[in-house]
Amino acid sequence: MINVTNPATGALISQVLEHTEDEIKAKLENGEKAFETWSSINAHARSRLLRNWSAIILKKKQEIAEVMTLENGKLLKESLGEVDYAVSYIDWYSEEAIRIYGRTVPASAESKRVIISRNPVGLVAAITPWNFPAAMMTRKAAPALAAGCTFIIKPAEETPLTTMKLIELAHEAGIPEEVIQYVNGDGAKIGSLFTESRSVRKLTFTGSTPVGKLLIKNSAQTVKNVTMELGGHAPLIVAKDADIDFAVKQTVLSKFRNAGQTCICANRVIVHEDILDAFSEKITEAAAGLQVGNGLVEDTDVGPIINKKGFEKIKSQINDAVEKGAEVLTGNAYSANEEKGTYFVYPTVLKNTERDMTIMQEETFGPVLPIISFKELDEAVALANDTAYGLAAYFFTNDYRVGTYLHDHLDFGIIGWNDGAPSGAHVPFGGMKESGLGREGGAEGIEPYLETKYLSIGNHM
Ligand SMILES: NC(=O)c1ccc[n+]([C@@H]2O[C@H](COP(=O)([O-])OP(=O)(O)OC[C@H]3O[C@@H](n4cnc5c(N)ncnc54)[C@H](O)[C@@H]3O)[C@@H](O)[C@H]2O)c1
Ligand SMILES: O=CCCC(=O)O
Repeated sequence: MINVTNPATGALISQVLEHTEDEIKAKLENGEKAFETWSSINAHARSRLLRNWSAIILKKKQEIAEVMTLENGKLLKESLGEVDYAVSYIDWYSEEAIRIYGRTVPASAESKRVIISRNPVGLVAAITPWNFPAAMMTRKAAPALAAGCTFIIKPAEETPLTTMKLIELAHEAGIPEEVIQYVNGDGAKIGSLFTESRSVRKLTFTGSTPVGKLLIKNSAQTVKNVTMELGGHAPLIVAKDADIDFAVKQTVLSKFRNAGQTCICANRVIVHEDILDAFSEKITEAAAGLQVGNGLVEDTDVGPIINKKGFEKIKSQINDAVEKGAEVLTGNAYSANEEKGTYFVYPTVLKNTERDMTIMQEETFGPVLPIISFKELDEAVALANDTAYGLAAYFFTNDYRVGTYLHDHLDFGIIGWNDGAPSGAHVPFGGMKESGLGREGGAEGIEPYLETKYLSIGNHM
C-alpha cells in the first residue's frame, strides 16, 4: 500500500494499492494485445477520442487541480495552470494524429515502386516524476495514442492520484481500458519489469539523470526505443544592457515556480559585473516578499518541498555555499516538522558564489538562487556551459548581437531570450548532454512513437 500524503500538512490523503508482479505482467500483455486494434482504428477516430478526453478533463479542472495541490503541494493556481498545460498536449496531438504522412520515392527501376510509411512503435511504457503529475503524463500519452500506440504508465509514488484520475477520464471519454493503463508501486521494481519486457517497444521516462541512465542501460536488453527527459541546471545570464526590472520579474517566475522544483527552473544566475549590485538588490527584495505556505491558501507564492530527501539536499547545498564563502542576501531559513513530514524553504538568494560550490554543479530543485558575476561574454558562456546538463538556459539582453552570440554558443535544448517561461505543447521540449534523449511536444514530439517502414514493390507494370 502506498500512503499519499499532503506535503504542506503531512495529512494522509489516500492509500493506493501497489500492483503485484503478475498484475503488471498481465497489464503489459493486455496493452500489447490492444495495440492491434488501436493501431488499426483510423486516425480521425483516434483524434476525436483524444478531443473527448481533453473536454472531459476541462469539465473536471477544479477537482483535478485540488487533488494535484493536495498530493504535490504546488499552489492551486499553478495546479489549475497545469491542468490547462496538460490538456494543451492532448489537443495538440489530437490534431497531429491526422497529419502523420508517409512518402513515395522515385524507384531505381521502371518495374519498381517505393512507398515509405510511418507506423506506431507498439506498446509504450512511461515512468513520470511527482513535480508535474498531469503534464508529464499527457505529453507522453497524447502523442503515443495519436500515433496508434498503446500506453501504460507508472506515476511517481508521491503523486499517483492526479495520473489515476486522468486515466479514469480517458476511459470515460471512450478510450478503451487496455489502451491506456496505469500501474502503481516501487520505481525500481516496475522499471525492471518494463525494461525486460518484450511487449514494451518504447520506454519514455521523465525524472532524474541517474535513474534515466539506469533505464537506458536496462533497455539495451531488448533494444527499446527510449525517450529521456532528465535533470537540468539552467543558467540565466543577465547582460550589461538588460532591462533589469524585466529580468528580475522573469527570473522570479522561472526560479520560484513550483517552489523551484521544476527541471527548467533557473539554477544559476550569471550577471554582468556592472549591474550586479542593482540586480542583486532587486531580486532580493522580490524574493524576500514571497509568501511561503500551503498551496491551498490564496496568498501563498511558494509551497512546500516534496519530501525530506529534497529538503536535505537543498539545505546541504546552501550550507556548502555558505561554508565556501557565499553571502546570504535573503533566506537560508526553514520551517520543518519532522513528525508531520512537512518541509518549507524560504526563498534564498546567494551572492559571491563560485563554480566549485555544489549548488553550481548539482540540480537544486528548491527555491534558492545563487548569483555569480562575469565581465566578458565568453566568460558567461563558459560558466553557463560548465555543467553536465543541457536542458534549459535563459538570457536577458536587448542587443541582438549579444543575443544571437549567446544562442549560438549555449549548449542547451531550450533557450529563453528575454523569456523565463518558454514551455508549451507546440514546441520541442528536451535536453542535450546528460539532460536527455529526444524531444517532447511540437511536431518533434510524435516522432519517437513512430517507426519508419519501407516497402519496395517489384515486377510492377
Ligand atoms: N527534463 C524534463 O522534462 C523533466 C521534467 C520533470 C522532471 N525532471 C527531472 O525529474 C527529477 C525529479 O523527479 P524525481 O525526484 O521524482 O526523479 P526520480 O528519478 O527519483 O523519479 C522519477 C520516477 O522514476 C521512478 N524511479 C525511481 N527509481 C527508479 C528506478 N530505479 N527504475 C525505474 N524507475 C524509477 C520514480 O518512482 C518516479 O516515478 C529532477 O531531476 C528533474 O529535473 C525532468
Ligand atoms: O519540470 C519540468 C517540466 C516543466 C515544463 O514543462 O515547463
